Amino acid sequence: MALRGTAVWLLLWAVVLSPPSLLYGATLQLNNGLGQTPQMGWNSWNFFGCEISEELIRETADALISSGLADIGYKYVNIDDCWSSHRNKQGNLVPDEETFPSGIQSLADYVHAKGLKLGIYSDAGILTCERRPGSLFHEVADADTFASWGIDYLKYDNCFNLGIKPEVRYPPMQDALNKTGRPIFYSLCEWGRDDPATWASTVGNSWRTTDDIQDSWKSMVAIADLNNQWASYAGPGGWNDPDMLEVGNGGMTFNEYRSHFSIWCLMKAPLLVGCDVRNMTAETYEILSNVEVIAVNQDSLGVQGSKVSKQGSEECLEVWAGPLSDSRVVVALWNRCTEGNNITALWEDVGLDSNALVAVRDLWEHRFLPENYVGNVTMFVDSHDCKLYILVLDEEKRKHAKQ
Ligand SMILES: OC[C@H]1O[C@H](OC[C@H]2O[C@H](O[C@]3(CO)O[C@H](CO)[C@@H](O)[C@@H]3O)[C@H](O)[C@@H](O)[C@@H]2O)[C@H](O)[C@@H](O)[C@H]1O
Repeated sequence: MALRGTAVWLLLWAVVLSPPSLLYGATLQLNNGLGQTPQMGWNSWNFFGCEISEELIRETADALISSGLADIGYKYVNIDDCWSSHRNKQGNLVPDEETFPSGIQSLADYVHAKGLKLGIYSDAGILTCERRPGSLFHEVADADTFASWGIDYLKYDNCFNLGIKPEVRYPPMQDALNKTGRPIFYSLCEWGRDDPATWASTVGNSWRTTDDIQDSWKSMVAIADLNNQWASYAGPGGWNDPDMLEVGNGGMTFNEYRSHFSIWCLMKAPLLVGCDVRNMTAETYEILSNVEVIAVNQDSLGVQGSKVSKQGSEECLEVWAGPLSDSRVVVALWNRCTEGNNITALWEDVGLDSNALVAVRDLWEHRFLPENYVGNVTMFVDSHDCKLYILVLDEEKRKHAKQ
């Protein structure tokens, strides 16, 4: 009897002293093999919020195919918050019967038949931000449900989290997803609260570094700067996530959206379209479908580019740069000032030898500049616009490149 009492006390102490992730049995190892390049697709939240339905998801999948966006890499069709209503008697999540009457598995079948992938949303708290059931303490049941439906991607949010640290709440879902045996991209959305870049690469395939983006120049610029500080932590398998694209939602000009897309691609951010792809303007399509800019984002080297210099009296003329495969360098000349101006990229700032002779490919004009450059390149950039170039060192490579 005394022995049994001691054993009970020892067990209780072990429970009290163990980190909760160990109690959950998390392996702290990401082994899904996904995210070798940043994820590309569409997400319902930025434009539709809670106004979602199975028709919308099907029509969006159709539009991704018919527009050609799917062919150039936008494969994930991601349902955000508001798809679920409650847990059933067995404790499993139930899709909203009014908006998703056919269930999620039928949507997965639908998008898979088109060669696309289906993403879903839950929350590492007791409720989602829109007060649907959360997955905290239900990780295994919910991961099993998602896998049984054929889900390919989970965005995992941060509301109603009981004050438990993200480092404790996010690994159990990773472990549960791993155990399903289905490769499910794991997108952490803890809004950068606990500097996830420093710990999340062993947990998920991407991690939000900031609060939500808004469809405005001010928000987009602020978020780019916040995400920039974590550049060295990104790489194949795990990416900083400065939130989804606002391109096409109406709150910014063409130049501003072009800047947004250029910098997100240079920063190796997830490219999750956040507009209504069934009704895109030609301008929106032109930005989202620029395959040369997308190739920067999807480059096999997987290095996040960063801000390398600030110029002008207000320091709002910026150069961002990063290395690409085959010794190439991507350079953005980003004018954040209210007037057009010249911006100069110095070779020494972008990681090139100052004597290097360089061919310059303009990724928005789709042409090489007529001359080669040594030491620097200076270009006039309109207010709030962004030039995006690839610098090619080797003349031979240029001969083989697209003209
Ligand atoms: O419900 C789906 C969304 O859930 C997250 O966003 C939650 C809310 O985020 C914003 O609110 C605040 C303050 O601006 O930002 C923090 C998170 O970024 C949160 O603490 C604050 O409440 C938005 O203003 C609000 O509209 C969102 O509901 C998630 O980040 C989103 O991507 C959606 O998935």
